[in-house]
Amino acid sequence: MRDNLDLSLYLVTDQKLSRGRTHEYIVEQAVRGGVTIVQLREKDVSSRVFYELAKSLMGLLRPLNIPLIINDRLDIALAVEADGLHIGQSDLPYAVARRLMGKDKIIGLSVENLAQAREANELDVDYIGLSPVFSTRTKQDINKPLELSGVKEIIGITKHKTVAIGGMNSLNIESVMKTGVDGIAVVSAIVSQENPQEAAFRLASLIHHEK
Ligand SMILES: Cc1ncc(COP(=O)(O)OP(=O)(O)O)c(N)n1
Ligand SMILES: Cc1nc(C(=O)O)sc1CCOP(=O)(O)O
Ligand SMILES: [Mg+2]
Repeated sequence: MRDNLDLSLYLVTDQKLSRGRTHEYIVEQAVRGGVTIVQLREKDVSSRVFYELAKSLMGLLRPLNIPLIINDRLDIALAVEADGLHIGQSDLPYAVARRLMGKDKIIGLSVENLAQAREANELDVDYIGLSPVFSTRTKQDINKPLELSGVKEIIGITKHKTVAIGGMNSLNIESVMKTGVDGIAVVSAIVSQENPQEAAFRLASLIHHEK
């Protein structure tokens, strides 16, 4: 658990959208632009490649004091002593993840509706990911978007920090921040932009304007 967790601008990686650039390049540029936390999410790579990427990003981010969260793969999170793990409703149960990660690590849980948000109130997760807020082409088989109304409902009952994910960009980020979320998680709005540093800077400025 972390008291000082800054979810303001949360970068989620996707090699397929990186236009041939390395993770290290995208992540370093994005952090320079104002990203406050990074999640390594790669669905189509081998365990060895995932591990090497995680190790390399740890080397980059630890000196900068930016937390690295590993998506889905508890084994990789443990292997590289990452700062945390993000799990969804179909991943490892939260209790198992917490037991193995330990009490000091960050654990985030995806929440797709009000009922799941109520259930999450019984858990000592560090944050919930509200997913998806809007439709997105980045991830297949997403649930029905929450839209702003669904986000507001969850904000009204949750005891946790919140990060909004799915279809977020510079045009809608202000309206999402106004719901009271603690931060915005993006893939394409940074990873696939020509200048990831500039893109992150623009998003971070909009977020801080609403905080
Ligand atoms: C910050 C954040 N929120 C939600 C998700 C989605 O997690 P999950 O539902 O487990 O889906 P996958 O990302 O594993 O496809 C996330 N990754 N990050
Ligand atoms: C990783 C992820 N999870 C989602 C969910 O709804 O659970 S949506 C998503 C991808 C978000 O990408 P973009 O910022 O490009 O829309
Ligand atoms: Mg998952």
